[in-house]
Amino acid sequence: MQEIKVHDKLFVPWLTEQTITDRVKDIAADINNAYAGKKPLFIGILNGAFMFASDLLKHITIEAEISFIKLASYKGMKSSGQVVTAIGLDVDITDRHVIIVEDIIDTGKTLHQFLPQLHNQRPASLKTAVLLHKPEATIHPVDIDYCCFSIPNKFVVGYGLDYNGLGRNLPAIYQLKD
Ligand SMILES: O=P(O)(O)OC[C@H]1O[C@H](OP(=O)(O)OP(=O)(O)O)[C@H](O)[C@@H]1O
Ligand SMILES: Nc1nc2[nH]cnc2c(=O)[nH]1
Repeated sequence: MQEIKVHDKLFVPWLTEQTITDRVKDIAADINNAYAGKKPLFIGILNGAFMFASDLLKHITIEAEISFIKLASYKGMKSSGQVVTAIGLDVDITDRHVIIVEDIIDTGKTLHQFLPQLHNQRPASLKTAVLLHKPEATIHPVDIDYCCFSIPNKFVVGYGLDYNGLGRNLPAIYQLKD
């Protein structure tokens, strides 16, 4: 893999497509075991989680449903501090086993704000499946139940994650070059 340019910034390869695929399959197997007979409802957080949610669900072999919501707070490489619900939830989660599917937990602000709203709707259980976690950056605590990769506190693109709208279609993950 070679370094790439997105807008004005250079990014270096960080996680290959194969590495991601292998780990996503492992997480799917863990979920299949834990949720057998429970018909979980996956909720993907758009935009960033579209690719992770799609690949994860291909390896879910138990009965399951998926829906999406759209939350956004980032502008370029910085959190705006404001988490906006651009598209809300269209399913009743009361008494459902819910698994949130998120691409990245950075400061933790997005899920820290959003999870209590879901708890209020009294799901039977509420867990999180997260592709990337930046432990050094997380200042708002979030319980992560299924985590694919812990990564350093550097901006990343690819596999659903963008830099100012570009890079989401890359099948691998790249890290901002020093
Ligand atoms: O832990 P945090 O610091 O809150 O950051 C994580 C959030 O940032 C990204 O969303 P973004 O606002 O960039 O929207 P997007 O998913 O449409 O790219 C990502 O998809 C997470 O939802
Ligand atoms: N693309 C991208 N979006 C993010 N949102 C929060 N952290 C990140 C990151 O490192 N990269």
